[in-house]
Amino acid sequence: MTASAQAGLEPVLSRAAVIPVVVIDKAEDGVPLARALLAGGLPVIEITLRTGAALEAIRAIANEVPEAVVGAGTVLDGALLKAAKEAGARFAVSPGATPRLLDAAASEGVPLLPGVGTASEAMALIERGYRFAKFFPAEASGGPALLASLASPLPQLRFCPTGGITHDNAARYLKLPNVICVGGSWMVNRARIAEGDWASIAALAKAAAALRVAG
Ligand SMILES: O=C[C@H](O)COP(=O)(O)O
Ligand SMILES: CC(=O)C(=O)O
Repeated sequence: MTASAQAGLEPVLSRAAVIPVVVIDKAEDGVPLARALLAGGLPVIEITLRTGAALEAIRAIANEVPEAVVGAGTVLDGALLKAAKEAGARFAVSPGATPRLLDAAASEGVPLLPGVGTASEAMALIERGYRFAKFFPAEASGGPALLASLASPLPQLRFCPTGGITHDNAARYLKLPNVICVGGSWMVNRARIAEGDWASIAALAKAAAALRVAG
């Protein structure tokens, strides 16, 4: 049982309809980006550990934008989980769920949202006491139809579908009983971040934040 691996995660996933999934090239963009997302109504932000700037951006957001809830994505192993926690990440996300990562998450003390794409993978998480999973890559793995099919046999697990979600298809996921939020990069386009186009990012965030209400 690894309930501690997800302690405190439910309020984070419930905060907003959408978690922006960010690839960041310059650490100094982290704080203005977080402020733009917050202004648009998206307080929960996943900074993927795919770039050299990511950990520093997480540290800066954690220190300078305390109203935001910053987490680390692309956490592939225990070392990255530890580094994310030390940088101030309040949650961690992974595209998959290896036994070694899950073992590390049981003791690291930062809640983990691991990825699954099939019923067997979901069952493996349930065996370890998990209640929340990322459904990744959502569109390529079967989309809302697959998730809807899992809701009846596996009601214990709720999902944050990510991968191929857009402003136009997000509502089809958000209306499912086993979806707690969705993740996506459509409001945090890499080029817009590089340009510092915070106004556009805030406007896209605002539209995304309204998705749950709009259904
Ligand atoms: O790698 C994918 C991220 O999790 C977000 O996916 P996306 O860019 O399709 O929204
Ligand atoms: C894709 C994904 O789940 C991640 O980068 O964390």
